[in-house]
Amino acid sequence: MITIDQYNFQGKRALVRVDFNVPLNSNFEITDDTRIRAAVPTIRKILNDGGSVVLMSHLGRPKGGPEEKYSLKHLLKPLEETFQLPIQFAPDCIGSEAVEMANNLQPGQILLVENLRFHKEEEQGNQIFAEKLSLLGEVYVNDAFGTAHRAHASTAIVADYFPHDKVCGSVMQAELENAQRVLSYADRPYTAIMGGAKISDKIQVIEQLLDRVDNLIIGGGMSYTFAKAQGGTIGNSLLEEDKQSFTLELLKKAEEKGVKIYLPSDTVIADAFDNNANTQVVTSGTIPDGWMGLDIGPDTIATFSEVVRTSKTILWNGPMGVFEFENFATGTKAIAEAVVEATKNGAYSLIGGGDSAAAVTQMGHSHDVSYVSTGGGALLEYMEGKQLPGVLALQMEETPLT
Ligand SMILES: Nc1ncnc2c1ncn2[C@@H]1O[C@H](COP(=O)(O)OP(=O)(O)OP(=O)(O)O)[C@@H](O)[C@H]1O
Ligand SMILES: O=C(O)[C@H](O)COP(=O)(O)O
Repeated sequence: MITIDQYNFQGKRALVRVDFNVPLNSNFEITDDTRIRAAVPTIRKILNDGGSVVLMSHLGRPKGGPEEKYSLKHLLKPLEETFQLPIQFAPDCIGSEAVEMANNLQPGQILLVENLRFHKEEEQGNQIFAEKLSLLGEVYVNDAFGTAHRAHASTAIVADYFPHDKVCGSVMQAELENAQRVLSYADRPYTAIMGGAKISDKIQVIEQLLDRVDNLIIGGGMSYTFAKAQGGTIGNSLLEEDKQSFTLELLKKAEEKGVKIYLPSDTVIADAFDNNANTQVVTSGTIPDGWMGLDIGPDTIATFSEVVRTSKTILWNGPMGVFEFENFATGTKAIAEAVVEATKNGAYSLIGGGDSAAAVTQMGHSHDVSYVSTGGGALLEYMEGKQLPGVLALQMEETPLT
């Protein structure tokens, strides 16, 4: 695989696949620019070498045609502020106008093209569409780790048109190196913290983790299905009815493999899904009707924090509660603080997943942990041991897989 430092972009027009799938508010303002900031080193390297840059990305999940709210033009101004440069915008990612604008780029200039997913062919991995995209550049750079688990035209297929000039961007490289750190050579004890809304999204990764970790902490919405399966009452808390038997099997497997599982012992419950709802703290599995669990309780925080603080490798995916509501962010904040403390004491900590990464960033801790991944699904699939199409496409035929 050719890394960004190994390639000289002087006089070259680079077609760069970035993951600018960033959250926007109703005024089309970016609410978390982590993915944009992450892509800066790759873009700067190309410009500093004397190359020009054509940026392509998806935003959201449009239905295969243009949708105003998913237009990449909303990112134009923030990008210009980031690079302190005027940036050109092509209203379609393929076609003669985009190709002409790309051909006219001078060294040091950037062109952003419209949302790739405004063409259904992008997600279909369509060859003809990929070929049209390939006309925009002389060298292909993939820096979109967050989308590397998709075999889409711009993330995988287009690479075929650049057999000798396909380059791994610096975000992609850093993500792979950091993921390897927990996949292949983790110091022990190794603790995985899984939270967030749904077990179903994370079943495979949780199963894989049982072969790797010493401790598995389960919090957030997914923990209530465990509590129910163990015979508890969970009121109106999140439940995945059909995943109850999985949770019991998982507990059995963990025991067989000698992995310690930590589930919440108490929980903060609310009488409505609202920041200002009435609250109580109850023992897990004793939630009355009409109430729902929205955060882990104080005893759980103490236990989880202690496990985290004494770990040497930490992988965290998914918040401990509905952290978007200030009154139910306590558990997530406490765990973030424990991860920071462990990191200060020499542990290696990798935070993955859009919401957990946002939680850590909002708390101002993004520099106090070892690495905050820009990937959600992509990181989880990599952790499951799957080959990511976006990474495979960058392999050169004659070099072994890294
Ligand atoms: N007890 C709970 N009840 C309801 N929702 C919860 C609860 N705990 C956490 N959540 C919600 O889970 C969501 C995050 O889950 P999610 O699985 O998407 O995590 P993530 O870190 O974004 O990972 P990924 O990006 O891989 O999906 C948040 O919106 C949060 O409010
Ligand atoms: O946000 C993400 O996880 C990536 O940008 C991929 O987006 P997708 O799940 O819509 O393919």
